[in-house]
Amino acid sequence: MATRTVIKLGSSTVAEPTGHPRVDVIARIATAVAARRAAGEDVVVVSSGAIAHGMQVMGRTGRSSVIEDLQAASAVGQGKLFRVWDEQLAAEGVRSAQVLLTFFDLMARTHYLNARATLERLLAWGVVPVINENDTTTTDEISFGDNDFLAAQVAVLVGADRLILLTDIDGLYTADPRLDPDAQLVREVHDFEGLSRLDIGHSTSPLGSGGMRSKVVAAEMASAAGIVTVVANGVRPGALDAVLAGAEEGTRFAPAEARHSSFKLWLKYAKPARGTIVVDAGAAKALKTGGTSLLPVGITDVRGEFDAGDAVHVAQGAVVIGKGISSYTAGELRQVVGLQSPRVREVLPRASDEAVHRDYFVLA
Ligand SMILES: Nc1ncnc2c1ncn2[C@@H]1O[C@H](COP(=O)(O)OP(=O)(O)O)[C@@H](O)[C@H]1O
Ligand SMILES: N[C@@H](CCC(=O)OP(=O)(O)O)C(=O)O
Repeated sequence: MATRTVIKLGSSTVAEPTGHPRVDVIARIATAVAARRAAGEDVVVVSSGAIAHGMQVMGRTGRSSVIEDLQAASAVGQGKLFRVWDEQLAAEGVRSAQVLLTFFDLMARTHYLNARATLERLLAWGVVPVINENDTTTTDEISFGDNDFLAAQVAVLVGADRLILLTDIDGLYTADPRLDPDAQLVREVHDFEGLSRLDIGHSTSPLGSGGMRSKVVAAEMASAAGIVTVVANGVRPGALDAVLAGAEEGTRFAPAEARHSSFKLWLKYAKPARGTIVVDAGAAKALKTGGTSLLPVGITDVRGEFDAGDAVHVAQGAVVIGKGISSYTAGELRQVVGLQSPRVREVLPRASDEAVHRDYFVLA
């Protein structure tokens, strides 16, 4: 029996193609959430749809790719969308709370702990958090990129044992059924590497943003944290109830045995690298087998432009061995390539000893 479930609804589940909230879908989810709460289960909802609804309110159709439009539309749509959630959950006797998170909230340790403590308190109060990304203040660099990632991060954050990603399709298919009529539904995934045989596209429903690809990556992150993920149809009545009852429905991604920290999962799967730090053989070995931090002395080249706080690939020659968060800008790092730490301090007195700290590094 699951004790804590995160249910994520994609834009195409929450909103009609016009951007209007699907009140019937939200009402059905609210009924299911109330039933789970009554059975003693904690439920967290992650709801997309703010941008889609905001665009509709503003009389704009189609999905703009202009970031200012998306952020402003989210600001218009979010409050109105949450109101629908609040009303539908209240009609089932369930209190709800709007929680808007940014990537920084989960990346900075103190914010992460605060977000976790707040969600724990809400759950202890019997309140259902309805979470979305705080789109108005995010930029490419500090965005989850997709609510599937956000939902997986939230599942890790609250220690969920189940993540349900509801979309407009029955689950993961061997190819995008919109493009390939012979595509078959995949019932169970144990081995993420085996998925490379499938045609899992970035193509989305008209309102979605990450496609099935981002759901699979989110499932892989959750799986690595020991959480079961089910991708199922959120529009078809009965599908969610079947998933909640543990019946065969949608695509189930089994949890992995070994667990990794949420931050490292996010870094590995979600954060795009903006440049590359090339290291010598000694540094590569230390990173691969010693779990050490990367110091400027082990660096031989810096490629691309990035800021401190950006993710970078770490490579030995042409082979990427891992990904980490750089403590330096690319320009600063170029000034200290190959230097011992005392020399680094002379050149850049305020810089940290580590170019990439071990806590912010994952092997490829
Ligand atoms: N192998 C696949 N199996 C299922 N769907 C796929 C696949 N490849 C691409 N897709 C597309 O992914 C879409 C769902 O992703 P998306 O629109 O981002 O959903 P949401 O808005 O629910 O997050 C489906 O409608 C489908 O067109
Ligand atoms: N925060 C955005 C979510 C965008 C997004 O990830 O959408 P989806 O791929 O449909 O889950 C919104 O509310 O519109």
